[in-house]
Amino acid sequence: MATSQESLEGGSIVWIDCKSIAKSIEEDVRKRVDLLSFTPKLVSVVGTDDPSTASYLRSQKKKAEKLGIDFEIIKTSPGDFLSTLEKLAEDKNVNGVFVARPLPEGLDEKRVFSAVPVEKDVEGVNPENLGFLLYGEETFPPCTAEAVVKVLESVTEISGKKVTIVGRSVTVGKPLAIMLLKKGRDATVTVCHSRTQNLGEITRASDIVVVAVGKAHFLKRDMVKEGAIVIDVGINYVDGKWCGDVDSAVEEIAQVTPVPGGVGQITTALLFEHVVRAAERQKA
Ligand SMILES: Nc1nc2c(c(=O)[nH]1)N[C@@H](CN(C=O)c1ccc(C(=O)N[C@@H](CCC(=O)O)C(=O)O)cc1)CN2
Repeated sequence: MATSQESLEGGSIVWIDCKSIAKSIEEDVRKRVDLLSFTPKLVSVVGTDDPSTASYLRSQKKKAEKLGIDFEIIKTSPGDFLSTLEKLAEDKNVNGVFVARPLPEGLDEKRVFSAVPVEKDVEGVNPENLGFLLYGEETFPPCTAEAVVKVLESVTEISGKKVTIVGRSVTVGKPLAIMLLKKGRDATVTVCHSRTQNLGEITRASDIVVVAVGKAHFLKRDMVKEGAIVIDVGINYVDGKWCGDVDSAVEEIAQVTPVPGGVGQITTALLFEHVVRAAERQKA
């Protein structure tokens, strides 16, 4: 599923059409919400004034209204963070809990994300949900990693492909590697990071490159082979606008996911698919 337009040099830029993927997920969510006898509820807990977090929460609010899902933001102090999560865990009217990053100073991610009950962990960051991935159990996979898998499944046969993931975060790089290794997907995966030697050599030898480093325009044209598929997971706020981790020149030789309008909107659509899935499982 790709769209294309003329590049400056007369070649054709092939962007991967993420909008249709996000749209179809949202249509499915809307239908499933309407089948429930109650309105599902997502609560997002935030502990900082980080601007990109605020932007993401605004996107969540808009999407929740569009999908008919109740949405609440709870701003809490570091001292009350865990007790807030404990209350939400017990609240039968809350189906999904999202914990915004970055966490306030001094809070341990493992401790905080473990306080989100597995059955309400709609972002898939509870260590138990992450551990299930090792067994091929993807009840609540991390949304961004799942979004990348959906994009790849829409544009190519993953089996046997050489995939390089640049970035080894707990919520994207590492779980995505496990998900692509799963039987039935069968990719050959390399995970690179800030200490990797000869990164360009590795990425140039790859059929698929996934970039999730949080550095604007990080992946350059000379780091990608002609005809590769490049998934840009980055979402960086630079000079008042969003841009990705992939330099625009890469579009001249590879199929690329755009930013904005790429993986990010599929990620959010999947967050809400997890909310309605959590609600369906909790009502049963
Ligand atoms: N627990 C989490 N906390 C935060 C996340 C996250 O994914 N999980 N994201 C960061 C900020 N961020 C990415 O680093 C981010 C900022 C803004 C958006 C956003 O507006 N997304 C739009 C779509 C954008 C696009 O089309 O690409 C949307 O969702 O509609 C997403 C992520 C903050 N904390």
